[in-house]
Amino acid sequence: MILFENVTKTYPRTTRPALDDVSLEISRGEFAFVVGTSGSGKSTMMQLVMKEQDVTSGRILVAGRDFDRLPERKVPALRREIGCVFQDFRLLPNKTVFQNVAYALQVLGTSRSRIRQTVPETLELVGLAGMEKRLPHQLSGGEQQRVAIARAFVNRPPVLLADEPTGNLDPETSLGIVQLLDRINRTGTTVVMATHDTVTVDAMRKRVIRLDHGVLVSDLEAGDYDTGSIPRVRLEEALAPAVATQPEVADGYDDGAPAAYAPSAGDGDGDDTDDEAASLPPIGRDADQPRQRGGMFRRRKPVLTNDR
Ligand SMILES: Nc1ncnc2c1ncn2[C@@H]1O[C@H](COP(=O)(O)OP(=O)(O)OP(=O)(O)O)[C@@H](O)[C@H]1O
Repeated sequence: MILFENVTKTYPRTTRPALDDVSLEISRGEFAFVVGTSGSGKSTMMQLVMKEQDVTSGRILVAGRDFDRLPERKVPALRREIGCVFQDFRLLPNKTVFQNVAYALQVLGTSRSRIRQTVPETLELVGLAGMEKRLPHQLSGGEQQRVAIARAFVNRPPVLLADEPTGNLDPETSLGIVQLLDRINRTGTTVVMATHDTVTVDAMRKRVIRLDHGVLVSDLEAGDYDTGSIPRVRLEEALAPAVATQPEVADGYDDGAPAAYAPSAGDGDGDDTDDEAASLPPIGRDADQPRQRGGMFRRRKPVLTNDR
């Protein structure tokens, strides 16, 4: 669904790359957090997926589209397949909740009858039934973010990107927002969320992709925010040895057993993940179940998570 191959992004008039040789794969139906300190490249990654920025080198495929071969005129169609949610909600202040969500369909040319049906359904899904006529300033921050999520999801995009969606919310509200994104993920939409939010990441036990100064330093199946106990394995180190010679490394869990990393076998055709669909686990799988495919790291033993 989302594939980065050796992606480097260096902004004009900067010397250091915002993303530095990043390779990863996020399969259809996955939920992945992207974490890292401020300036580590999270937003840059999101903007590259949206094609709001272009790579300096490397290759990106999203929803079956190879960005190297995507003409400018086809970028709007790509963006229709990617819903976006931001920290600052970005609602239209003079439009009601219903109008804000409906607007996303109107610009796509959706019929009025379809809008009348779909918008209430989506507002119900995000927990805002009965609030259709309110203006954004009459809502709490968490409610405003729910409107933004409804707007991003109302046309049922296959991918939903959320860039710091809980950055302006208190911890309890944040958890509700991430649980809503989880619910959306369970409908089959791939969700990628960039965040600093330790508490929600730890609570969700989802895939955690960590960036540090633009470098992908770890990619955990069902991790928590603080990955200090997990060995950092650079991609080239993980990809270099054959499976038979892979090293065993302590995994930081107190179970006496080592973890070993090996590269995903890949399907060898270098295209997007379509051929993988058949092998994907069912949507809504337990987060503690290891992924069978996807990602450039693959754990060879189930990930054990701490009891909380
Ligand atoms: N438009 C731009 N022009 C130049 N440099 C940029 C631009 N956007 C981001 N950068 C730089 O790229 C690096 C990565 O920034 P990015 O916004 O992707 O990080 P981030 O992890 O999302 O940070 P934050 O959590 O603070 O939003 C930073 O050093 C930043 O200064």
